[in-house]
Amino acid sequence: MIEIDRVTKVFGSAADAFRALDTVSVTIRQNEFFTLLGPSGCGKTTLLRVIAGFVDPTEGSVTLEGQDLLRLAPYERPVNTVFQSYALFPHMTVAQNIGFGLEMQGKPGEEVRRTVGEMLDLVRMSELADRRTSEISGGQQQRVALARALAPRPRVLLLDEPLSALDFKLRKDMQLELKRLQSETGITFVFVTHDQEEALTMSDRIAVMNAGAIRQIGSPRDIYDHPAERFVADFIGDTNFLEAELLTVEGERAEVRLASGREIAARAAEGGAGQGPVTVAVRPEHADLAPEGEGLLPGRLGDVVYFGTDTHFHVDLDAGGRFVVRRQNQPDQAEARGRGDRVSVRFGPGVGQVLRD
Ligand SMILES: Nc1ncnc2c1ncn2[C@@H]1O[C@H](COP(=O)(O)OP(=O)(O)OP(=O)(O)O)[C@@H](O)[C@H]1O
Repeated sequence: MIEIDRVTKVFGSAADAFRALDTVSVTIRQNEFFTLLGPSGCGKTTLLRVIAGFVDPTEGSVTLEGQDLLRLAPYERPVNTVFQSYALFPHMTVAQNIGFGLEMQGKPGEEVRRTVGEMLDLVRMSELADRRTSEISGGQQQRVALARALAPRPRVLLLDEPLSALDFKLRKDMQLELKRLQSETGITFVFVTHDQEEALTMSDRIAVMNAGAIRQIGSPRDIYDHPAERFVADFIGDTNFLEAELLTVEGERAEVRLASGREIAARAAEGGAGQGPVTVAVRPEHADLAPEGEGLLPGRLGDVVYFGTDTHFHVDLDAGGRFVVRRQNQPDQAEARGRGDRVSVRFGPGVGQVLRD
């Protein structure tokens, strides 16, 4: 639906030029909840602003269903933005805020009233329609901002960290709410966040960005289970990195030799190299502890940290480095192992992901 093709944005002039986006290409599908995820300063907001029309790219093209978006002024684009700072009018009521854009467009009064009513229902704010927005909570303001952006029925809704001002509990509720709104309206959502958990729980697909470039695009499960490179594996979730020797690659299947000397099947990175030293990533919850002599990586147990839902076992590997195993807790389960015990780390064939770098 949205085709972003080799978009580059350079801010400043020759002497202090800064490349905020570097040949970024991505296709966003219709009705998709698409998330741009990355650390602060990686270019997420700039890319969103290119789609909205607030930033002109230095090079590249952006089309929406084949139409050249770059030739259209921001207000001519079938796109609306929800900002982090809701930007509501405090002296107006909830209903007036939601209807404001429609009135500016010159829509007839009856149509404005009907749409505002539908939007109030959609965001579950009908009871507060006549309150001023200065007299409602942060979460409620967020709903009004969403309703106002959805009211003109844009083809695409751009959301720039819209939940970051909310407290933890409210943010969790609004994550589900946003997901519901997206599937009920069928509008394509492009969502910007630096919060990996938010991205994993809400998105159909995620583009992970770093330093002005997209490093990997995939479903949350793809990105989490099969990170292609160290940056992605490190940025999303917790990961153990193991030095290994790549022996063979056949399609997605790789054979690697671990530092302990054991040879195991791992998953190859797309476009990965042939042979030689590589890094293998293993998620802490994808590994387990085995008695000494049985697993893949022998070592000695260090810290054992209880987190309520799970326990983290820190293993100092004989081959060097530390490996964290995470195990989900069961009620009243006593932990037999303790610091200093000899153990071994084990994980199944194909669990280790060979990284591209
Ligand atoms: N108008 C501008 N002039 C110069 N540099 C800019 C401008 N806008 C953004 N930048 C720079 O471009 C880089 C990317 O900024 P952007 O706002 O896209 O990052 P971001 O990934 O959204 O980060 P955050 O999560 O902190 O908002 C940053 O280093 C920023 O300082």
